[in-house]
Amino acid sequence: MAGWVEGDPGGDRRFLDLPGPFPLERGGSLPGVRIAYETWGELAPDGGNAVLVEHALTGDSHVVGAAGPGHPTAGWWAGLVGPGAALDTDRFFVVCANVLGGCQGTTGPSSAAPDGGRWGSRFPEVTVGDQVRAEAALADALGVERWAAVVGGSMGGMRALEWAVAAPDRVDGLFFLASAAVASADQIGTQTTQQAAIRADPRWAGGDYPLDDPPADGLGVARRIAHLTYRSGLELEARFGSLVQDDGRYAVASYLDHHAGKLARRFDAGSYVLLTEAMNSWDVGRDRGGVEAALARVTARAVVAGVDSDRLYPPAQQQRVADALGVPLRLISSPYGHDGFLLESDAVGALLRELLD
Ligand SMILES: N[C@@H](CCO)C(=O)O
Repeated sequence: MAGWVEGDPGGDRRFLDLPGPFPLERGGSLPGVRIAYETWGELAPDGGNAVLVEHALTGDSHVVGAAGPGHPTAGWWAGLVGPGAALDTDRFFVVCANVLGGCQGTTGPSSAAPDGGRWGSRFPEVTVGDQVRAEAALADALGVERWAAVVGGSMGGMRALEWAVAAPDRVDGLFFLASAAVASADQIGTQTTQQAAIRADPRWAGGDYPLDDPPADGLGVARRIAHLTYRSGLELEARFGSLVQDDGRYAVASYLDHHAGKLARRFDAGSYVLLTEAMNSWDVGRDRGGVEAALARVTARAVVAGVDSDRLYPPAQQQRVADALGVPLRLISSPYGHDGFLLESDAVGALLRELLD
């Protein structure tokens, strides 16, 4: 299986270099952090029209636009950002940054360490709180004092919620989609199993593999496991049933093989382990007196939404957040399971417009 390569450093991305040390919640620090980000639209003179979009686990700063240099995939929320779109770039200044620990331009395990070698296993553990503090430095650099909205689904929803709790004076609107306030046993179980698959690949080499010979097989198994949690059993049954293809593979296995290969070509295994660990340790209530006490700090207008067929982030998890924030849970009806947050763009767009209009 071909190995992962980071996109060309060019493309539409820009970079912010934060001088170190950048202290980390779990101890230690990074000697400096590079943040890759993209923007669309113009910041208003009063700075009141900025919207931060938070990507999910294997996403990146490329919310909209074609694949190309610096972007291994086309925009993951195409149709939701642009002139006249829900995130109307004639009105809003839209920002999206690759997450701390990621592999599309922001500092992560595949980046060069100060000694010139790759960080690899030496990269320290990061939390969702650390990731949001890096984004706060980006907001400062962009001149954004307050976000009109912070918007995110899945892992992106965690960062959106952390923003609204950690910096309520900087977040006027919160869009929390298909996510949770604290990791569940089910999520930690599937994510640690995915990590085990990567670590079981002999190429993992304790996290210090050469980038041109990565543990692509282990990452592929991790993606197969993950992808099953991203889709609904009913959808898979309707699409594939027990069909065996001409090549002898079950159609569903062939579909998972395809997604495994695609991810292994576009994503770094070290980032995958690090980011799933940040999701495992996610608890908005840690050191804040619990989830409900933490959510009581939120002052933003909020839209809280979920997907009715999501078996990974079931609606009860969003209901807990909605109840704590005193807003109704908005359920998107979709056969696609968790991936409904990426695929149901009409329904997501309508809810975004509700928040922003
Ligand atoms: N398909 C999404 C699901 C995770 O929320 C991703 O790969 O990031």
